[in-house]
Amino acid sequence: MKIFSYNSTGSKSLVDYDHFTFSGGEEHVRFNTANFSDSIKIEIFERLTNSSKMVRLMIAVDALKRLTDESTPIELVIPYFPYARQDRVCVEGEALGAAVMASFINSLHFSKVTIWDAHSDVSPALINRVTNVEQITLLGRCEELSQRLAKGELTLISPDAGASKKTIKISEKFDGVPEVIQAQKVRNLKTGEIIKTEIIGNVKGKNVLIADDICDGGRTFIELAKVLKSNGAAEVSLFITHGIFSKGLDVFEGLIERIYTTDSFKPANEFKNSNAISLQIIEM
Ligand SMILES: O=P(O)(O)OC[C@H]1O[C@@H](O)[C@H](O)[C@@H]1O
Repeated sequence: MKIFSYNSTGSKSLVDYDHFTFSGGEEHVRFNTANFSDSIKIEIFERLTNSSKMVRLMIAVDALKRLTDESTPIELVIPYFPYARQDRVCVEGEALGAAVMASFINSLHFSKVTIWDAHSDVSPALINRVTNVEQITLLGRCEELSQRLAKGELTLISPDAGASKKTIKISEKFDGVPEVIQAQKVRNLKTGEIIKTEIIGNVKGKNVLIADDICDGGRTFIELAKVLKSNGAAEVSLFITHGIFSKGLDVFEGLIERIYTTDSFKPANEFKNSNAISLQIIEM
């Protein structure tokens, strides 16, 4: 978690603070009062990727509110919004994780919350005072990808219905130059297993770019890349905002040649490289 303090001249400084986890598992955070004497705004940046970080955030916000004037705005930047994929109750007996997480964030009363490339419209609708930085904006920060798309070197593949609107937006940003081909995946709602993947269009001899919000274990993209390759696609690239890659990159060997992602889920030095795949991390 990084904390920034803004002063009246508009300058921003990184605030140093003490934190540790007690041996019993409880979180501790302590700020130095002097760091906030001229603070007019506070910004918290966190990759909110596990439960301890959520508790640490709560504790930090409470400490900050006790230290600063009530009117001092506290803004939160959480590029990866956790539980966003649990945006509907698929099977009776499950929780609506996205709503649980949104009410946790709302309970901390931030003056602004920034997230990146929300999984669906559900999280932005549930979080108060939220700004969702769109995938197309993040893509614009990768010059190589932008140039390849502008030159029409890549055909865009939308991996499922959920990604369709966003993929069309990418094509429109480049004046409709990149062709868009829709893919469909069918999941077993109980197990999450992908039963079928198909593409609607011709990819023979084309260099394709699959664009999506999250790559977790990668099953979606492995199955899709198999179908693309067997339909004659030349080079397969993947552009993912939130690169979790919980099963590493080697699982894509022979199927995906290039991966582009941001550092929203983990910092660049925590990615494990694969010799067979070119990985480009768009650092924000
Ligand atoms: O197939 P893995 O990588 O596990 O999961 C990622 C996919 O699952 C969806 O929620 C994401 O939008 C993406 O399409």
